Amino acid sequence: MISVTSLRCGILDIPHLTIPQGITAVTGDNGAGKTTLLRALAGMVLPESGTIIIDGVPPRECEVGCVSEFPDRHLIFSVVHDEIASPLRFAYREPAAVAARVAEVAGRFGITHLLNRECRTLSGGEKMLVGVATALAADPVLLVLDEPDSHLDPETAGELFWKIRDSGCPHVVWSTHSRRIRENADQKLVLAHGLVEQT
Ligand SMILES: Nc1ncnc2c1ncn2[C@@H]1O[C@H](COP(=O)(O)OP(=O)(O)OP(=O)(O)O)[C@@H](O)[C@H]1O
Repeated sequence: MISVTSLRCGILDIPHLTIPQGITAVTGDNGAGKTTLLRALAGMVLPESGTIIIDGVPPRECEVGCVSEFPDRHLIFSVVHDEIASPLRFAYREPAAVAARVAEVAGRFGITHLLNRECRTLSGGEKMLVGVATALAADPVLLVLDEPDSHLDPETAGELFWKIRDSGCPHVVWSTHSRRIRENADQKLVLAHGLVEQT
């Protein structure tokens, strides 16, 4: 469970929020605070006050995978294989285990044929799939996705939803403008001017 208490972070003012495990769709108008919430949950920004606890620990003490709205910003390595391997290599996993896990996540997201490509040559949608595979490679407890579907055709976005659901990641917080993804999500959060409504 994700527990948010007395959170003040930029535009966000959330007295109390609990998010059970599953896929949580976050929607709201432009500027409502979706990205700010995702960044706070991921530990990328520290709140001015309040606490966030993810399955018993703060965000910066657990494995979190992030995919930003702009895929070019989160691809660091030249070649796709190295990009997906990076969180595992940073965690000093054995090379054989890294190779096996890269093959597994690439297969899951249908990007095995891209493994030897240079990231800069990929389409926006391909970059997004590589970003999701990279974010999930190290088995995060939380995956935050900032509008990944805005780069994907509806069919690929729909498939991505079920592949992420099957990944076993306990918490997925997904900012989206897609009605279909919102309808399929386990929980829905609607943000309006930094205030949150949960359904
Ligand atoms: N670093 C920052 N400094 C000052 N204001 C910020 C900063 N980051 C975000 N904001 C402001 O906080 C508000 C919420 O921004 P945020 O990016 O979280 O909204 P959003 O719901 O993700 O919007 P969009 O759908 O347009 O991407 C906006 O008014 C934005 O201008």
